[in-house]
Amino acid sequence: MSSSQENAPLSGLYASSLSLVTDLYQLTMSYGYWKQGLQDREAVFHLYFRRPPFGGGYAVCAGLAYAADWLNNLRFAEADLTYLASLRGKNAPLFPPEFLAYLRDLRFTCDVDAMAEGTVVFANEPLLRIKGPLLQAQLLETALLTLLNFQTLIATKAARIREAAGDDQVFEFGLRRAQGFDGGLGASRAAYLGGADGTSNLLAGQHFGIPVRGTHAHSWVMSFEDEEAAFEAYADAFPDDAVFLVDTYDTLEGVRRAISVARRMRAKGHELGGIRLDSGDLAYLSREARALLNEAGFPHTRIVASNDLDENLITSLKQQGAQIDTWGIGTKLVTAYDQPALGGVYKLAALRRADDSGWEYTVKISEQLAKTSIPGILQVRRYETEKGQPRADMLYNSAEPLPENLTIVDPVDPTRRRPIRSTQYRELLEPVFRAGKLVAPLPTLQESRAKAQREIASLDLSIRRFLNPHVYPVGLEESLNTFRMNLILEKRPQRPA
Ligand SMILES: Nc1ncnc2c1ncn2[C@@H]1O[C@H](COP(=O)(O)OP(=O)(O)OP(=O)(O)O)[C@@H](O)[C@H]1O
Ligand SMILES: O=P(O)(O)OC[C@H]1O[C@H](OP(=O)(O)OP(=O)(O)O)[C@H](O)[C@@H]1O
Ligand SMILES: O=C(O)c1cccnc1
Repeated sequence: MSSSQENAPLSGLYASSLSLVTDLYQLTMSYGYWKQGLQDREAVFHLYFRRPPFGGGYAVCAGLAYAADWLNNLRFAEADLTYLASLRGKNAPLFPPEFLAYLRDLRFTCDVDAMAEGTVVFANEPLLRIKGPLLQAQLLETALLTLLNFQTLIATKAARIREAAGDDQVFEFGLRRAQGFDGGLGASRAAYLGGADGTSNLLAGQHFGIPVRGTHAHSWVMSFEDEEAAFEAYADAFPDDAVFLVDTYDTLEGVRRAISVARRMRAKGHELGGIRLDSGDLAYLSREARALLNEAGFPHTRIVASNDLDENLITSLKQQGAQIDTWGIGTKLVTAYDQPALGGVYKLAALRRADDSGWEYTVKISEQLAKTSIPGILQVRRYETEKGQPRADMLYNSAEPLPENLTIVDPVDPTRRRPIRSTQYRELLEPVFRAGKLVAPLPTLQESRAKAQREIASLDLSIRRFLNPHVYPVGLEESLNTFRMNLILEKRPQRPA
């Protein structure tokens, strides 16, 4: 598909052909559509999740820049086609040469509407809406899910860690524990978007302009005769940027040695930046370390803590009066340890009628209403107070007229309804691609990060809390709900009792 590098939001990180980052069935379905002459039938898909991750009340939308980069550079290269040509079924090649020739010439021509990165998003709301030829729109499913699921998951985890850390510094230290190079790079990006202040990951610094930060490892201390010599040597290399890891042998002894070196640094006109604690009782040790540093005249030397931390431990440590002002978070952030996948899905919601007389809406039925998809060409409207605090979100079919009096209906429990009184709202899905072309440059990562901070700050605390958060009201506009219910009744077999 077409390549327009000058517009690539991630400066062509995905510039080389990555059209095979998909599941085989996307290609077999594509061939099937092509064989039936259905490839150009217009279709609409939505990408959404059914439950916010980590038992939380919201998620932070992320991954659009990656998706846009991938879409912008999408094409089937000769090597991809050669590989596809090599695939065989039981009796014949899976894909005939005529279809591969079609793929060679295929150009991405879909419309994409999406929530901006950093938008706070709730269950059942499309993060992305794809409208375009059925074959293309289907083909995008796997890669879009891969990109948005992971980015949104990690950005949300980072937002929770940021919530727990308050105004403290948060650095992401997870590369070594990440799911491979690409997992590490993507996690650093999403963590920053969600609220981390920096990363130890240099590749993420280079690619995304994320501030890079770091201290030193235990091996540094272990490779010197003694701890004090190690600190001296580190201060010699970085007299104005040193943070000493003090727990290699005995943490409080380590703090005392750091202070001795800090005094000598000060005599030469330099200040010790901080110390890092990486084991033991971080509440107790940080309080003791703070007292030692303060008594010695180093009240501004920061205390960094690391060691399998997450938002719950940070909250607990703060409750225990920990004197930690910088948090280094690795494993639990970059692997989304307590919920390793978001579970976002990509569902067909509308097809252009064969006679071009309008839309035929589609629904995937499930035993549970929560898992039954939502038909239509959806838009998400966020109603807000005058101060910009979100009140309720309405999903509606943008292809049908809206009634004058609006009521939203809970998609999972249709007996729960709310009339809409507010007149102030934002439409969350914004045009990103039209006919396969980016409509405008996407926001920078820094802008998306700032947006996430603003959006989270505007949420009621009851939705932000970790334990049993309040469920933010998201409803289907009443006529959409009625339509969906009728469609379910029409499609579901009515078995006699
Ligand atoms: N005051 C505290 N309250 C709750 N959890 C804490 C506290 N201090 C540290 N932890 C956490 O407890 C977990 C285990 O820490 P622990 O000190 O037992 O192991 P460790 O420091 O990794 O072990 P070692 O001292 O052998 O390196 C870590 O996730 C750490 O962040
Ligand atoms: O605990 P995490 O949240 O995953 O944060 C990253 C961890 O990676 C480092 O440990 P490691 O033992 O790998 O190396 P070190 O010698 O530098 O401590 C660091 O000291 C942290 O403990
Ligand atoms: O710079 C650090 O302190 C650091 C980097 C990676 C992992 N853990 C710690």
